[in-house]
Amino acid sequence: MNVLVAGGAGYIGSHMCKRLAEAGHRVVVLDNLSTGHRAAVQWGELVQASLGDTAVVKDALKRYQIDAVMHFAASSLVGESMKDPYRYYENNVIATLHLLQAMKDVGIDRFVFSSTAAVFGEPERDLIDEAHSCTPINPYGNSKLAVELILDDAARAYGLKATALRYFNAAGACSSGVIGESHSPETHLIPKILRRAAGESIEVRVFGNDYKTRDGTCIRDYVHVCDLADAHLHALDYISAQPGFHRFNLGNGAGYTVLEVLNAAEAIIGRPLAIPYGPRRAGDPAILVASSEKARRVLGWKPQRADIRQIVGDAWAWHQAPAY
Ligand SMILES: NC(=O)c1ccc[n+]([C@@H]2O[C@H](COP(=O)([O-])OP(=O)(O)OC[C@H]3O[C@@H](n4cnc5c(N)ncnc54)[C@H](O)[C@@H]3O)[C@@H](O)[C@H]2O)c1
Ligand SMILES: O=c1ccn([C@@H]2O[C@H](COP(=O)(O)OP(=O)(O)O[C@H]3O[C@H](CO)[C@@H](O)[C@H](O)[C@H]3O)[C@@H](O)[C@H]2O)c(=O)[nH]1
Repeated sequence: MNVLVAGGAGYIGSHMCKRLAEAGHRVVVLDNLSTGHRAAVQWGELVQASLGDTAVVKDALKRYQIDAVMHFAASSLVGESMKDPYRYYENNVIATLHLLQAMKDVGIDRFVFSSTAAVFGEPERDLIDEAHSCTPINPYGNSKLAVELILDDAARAYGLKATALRYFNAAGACSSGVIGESHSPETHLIPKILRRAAGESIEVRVFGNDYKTRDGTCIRDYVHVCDLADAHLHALDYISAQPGFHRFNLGNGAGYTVLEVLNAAEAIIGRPLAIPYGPRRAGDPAILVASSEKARRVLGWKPQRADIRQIVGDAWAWHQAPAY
């Protein structure tokens, strides 16, 4: 297939491009490089434009005879979304609507969307499945849920074949070390720890050690970015055969505490990192773990890299000599 990867110069999108190319698909990246990297575009051409540049987007969809769109492009910092919600609705909802309209005008009907565990809000139970209520607690989660609602309507009205994949905590990097996670500022736990270990003067603290968990620190479901890419391939096959709008939660179904992640990093690096405790970060639920039973059963997805040591080890291979 010819697949347009919106946000393909970013962390998860670039891993998707690699996976698509390996699977024999032709990749075209649409990215405005606002948080992505030119050097991460190694599989297929880059169309440097924003989702809302409708003329350029339509031209690319037609010129490259695109069959399906995978949409990773977004603003995705929870704290920033609290301070500047308009920006989040603009970039995540309105820009996505422009992309969907361009696809409709050109006659493309397959769409795989990057959603997030943030659509659920405060978890009502430890294992979050697709039946869990969706009441986001920040504009970022609201903006992703808004797109899910649009996709549901579009599937009914226009016959869009779409899926929203709600990632839990994306982490790791492709084991070849040629692409990896590089955000500025970096807010995610694993890259922060590893950048500090690689010598950057970056302040890292364990956010809270008084949660009701096995060691007092928050539990998250870290899922390897290459396993996420695999899930997208399954989703693309699935929507090609099953019209409508489908939602899937993507995680390993098991969580690690912040201290367990830190211990894994210290074991891989081979020395203690002396990361101090700090106060809780506002808005962090104690435990967020996915039930991905539906993705396993319906899509046939089986994560291959669930062990935190592999996730952190692959990320470390990247952070020792990041190319960008
Ligand atoms: N990283 C995670 O743990 C995580 C978890 C859940 C969901 N997600 C979602 O996954 C997707 C990818 O996340 P990431 O960590 O790779 O982010 P990223 O910032 O690394 O990548 C996003 C890419 O989209 C591009 N982009 C942003 N707005 C654009 C626009 N209007 N037009 C064109 N390009 C634009 C950026 O330049 C960047 O290359 C996002 O939609 C995010 O919300 C990420
Ligand atoms: O310096 C740090 C950074 C993070 N943490 C903790 O580490 C865990 C993971 O935090 P982080 O890596 O920032 O990810 P999350 O805040 O859990 O958010 C990610 O995972 C969510 C789904 O679980 C997605 O919705 C978000 O888009 C994605 O950024 C949390 O318990 C944080 O409190 C620290 O203790 N110190």
